[in-house]
Amino acid sequence: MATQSDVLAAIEANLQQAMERKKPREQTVKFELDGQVRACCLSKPLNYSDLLKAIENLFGNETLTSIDRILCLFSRDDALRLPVTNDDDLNKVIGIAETNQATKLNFLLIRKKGFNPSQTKSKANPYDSDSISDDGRLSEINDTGLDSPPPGTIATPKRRTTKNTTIKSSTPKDGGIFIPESGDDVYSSGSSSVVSRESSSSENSTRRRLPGNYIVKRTAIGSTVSGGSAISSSSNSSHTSSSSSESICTQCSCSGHHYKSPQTPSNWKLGRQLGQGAFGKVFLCYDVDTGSELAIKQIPIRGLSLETSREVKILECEINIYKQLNHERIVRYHGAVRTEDYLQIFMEYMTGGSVREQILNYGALTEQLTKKYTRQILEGLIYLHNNRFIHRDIKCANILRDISGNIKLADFGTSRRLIAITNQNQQDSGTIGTAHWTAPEIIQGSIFGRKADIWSLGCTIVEMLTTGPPWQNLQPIAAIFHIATCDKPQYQLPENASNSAREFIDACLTKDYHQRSTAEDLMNHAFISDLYNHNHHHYHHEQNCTQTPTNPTLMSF
Ligand SMILES: Nc1ncnc2c1ncn2[C@@H]1O[C@H](COP(=O)(O)OP(=O)(O)OP(=O)(O)O)[C@@H](O)[C@H]1O
Repeated sequence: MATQSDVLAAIEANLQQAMERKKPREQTVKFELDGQVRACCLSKPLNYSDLLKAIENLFGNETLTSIDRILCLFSRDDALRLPVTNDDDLNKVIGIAETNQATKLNFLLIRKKGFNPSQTKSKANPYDSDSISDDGRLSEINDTGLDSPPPGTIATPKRRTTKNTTIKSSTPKDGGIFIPESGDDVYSSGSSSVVSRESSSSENSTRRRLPGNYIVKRTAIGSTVSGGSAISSSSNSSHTSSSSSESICTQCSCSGHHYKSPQTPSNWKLGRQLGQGAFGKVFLCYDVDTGSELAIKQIPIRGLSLETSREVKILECEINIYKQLNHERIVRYHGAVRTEDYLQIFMEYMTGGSVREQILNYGALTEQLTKKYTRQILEGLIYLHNNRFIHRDIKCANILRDISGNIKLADFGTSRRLIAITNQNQQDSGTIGTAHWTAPEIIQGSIFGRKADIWSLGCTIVEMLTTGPPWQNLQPIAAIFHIATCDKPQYQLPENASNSAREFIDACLTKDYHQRSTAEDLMNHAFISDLYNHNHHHYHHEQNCTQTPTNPTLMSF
């Protein structure tokens, strides 16, 4: 007679078999190349050479010779993308997809620099845009006039190049840093729910409530900016222009007399280079009219595709809106201007450079300084979050210092659109440098909100105390895999790190975003409130005057 454990073992074996039978034998893969999206099903187990063969089958035999990179897109808003170069990379992205129960793998194919898509005749496929919905099912084609789609095509409404997109119809790609007014912490990145309640009542206009009670009316940005404006070209050494930014801004109804925001310089000289990031170079900029010094980020934009040019115009317009964000912990934008060669973003000049550079020059920060910076980052985040914005790129490279050692949040709101803009004509994708700071829910791709900034803050504190974020020894793709699959991120704090620092970091790096603290919660945490209560005088004093360091360290330069 069978014992109870035999019966249990038999049930378990049957279950196992049933599970195996239920597992799909095929993997849906979707590729995007030059705005064309095609998909197919490949047999499992998938390997890298299958992927390459599929690309040739879908786009034509010579396609591979013109491809520079294959990037796997992890989040639905495409903000997170990692290169796949071999079987190992592919296994990792498959692992992440399985963990997140994703039904398909999405790849973006980047052409080699200087490649002109009109040179190749890609395999004809009249169903490039719409045929399989996001859940993998076939869907109707509305605008091709064709009766039924062939297999191997996929719906990507958000990548359509031909339609003018208004802010309302845009996905978070157009406004992912904007939080719905409901105050919900999260929203689906795949829906159009990113617009505020106000905007959802109108097809063509979006009203944003901005700090200082200024209401900005945005009229259908997609069409507004495509209306164009006088684009001035500047030499690299000086520039005099009535410039496009103000005219675009006027068209957006976001400039003029309704609010106070800094003027975009119209008569300025380029100074020395301050640094270089993934998207372009940053220079000092002397405003001839006001005598003030600003920083200017120049992003190369020559030779972009139509869709990417549209992204540039929208970013230019957005920055002219962000000018209104005004807080002592936010690096102020002074506007943006397009020339034939560059998108130029004017910003407040921060004399101290980034905290990343500080760490590279002087090593890990002390816990006391980390506390001060953390508190100041939180002040900036509370301001942004209360105004329904998400920064989405918090890391030491985006924290800039002023002359007295206080910090401000920089690169607010630009990173994801810059990734889209620089995909084509830039060697390195910015997101690769952001992977280690990315929250697990962003990797899962269905949800993101204010709490994603809190996760990145936790990684940034680890970076300040140890010189690198969690999983710092791993390549970006492996780091993404571990963030998505492990319960706790891996890092080693200095032995003398306080318990309150450890608890604070744990509160930020809580995997379940429902359980993760908000910026306001963290402001009351002992790690921070300790600084406020015991060093209150010191904290404010520091902001206003220069102190002689009590423990000077001799540095060799
Ligand atoms: N407003 C500013 N004032 C002074 N220096 C700046 C300013 N903005 C940027 N920099 C300098 O330029 C460097 C490059 O900045 P940039 O924002 O292009 O890249 P990043 O933030 O370092 O990296 P990534 O491109 O990956 O975000 C910074 O490290 C800093 O030294």
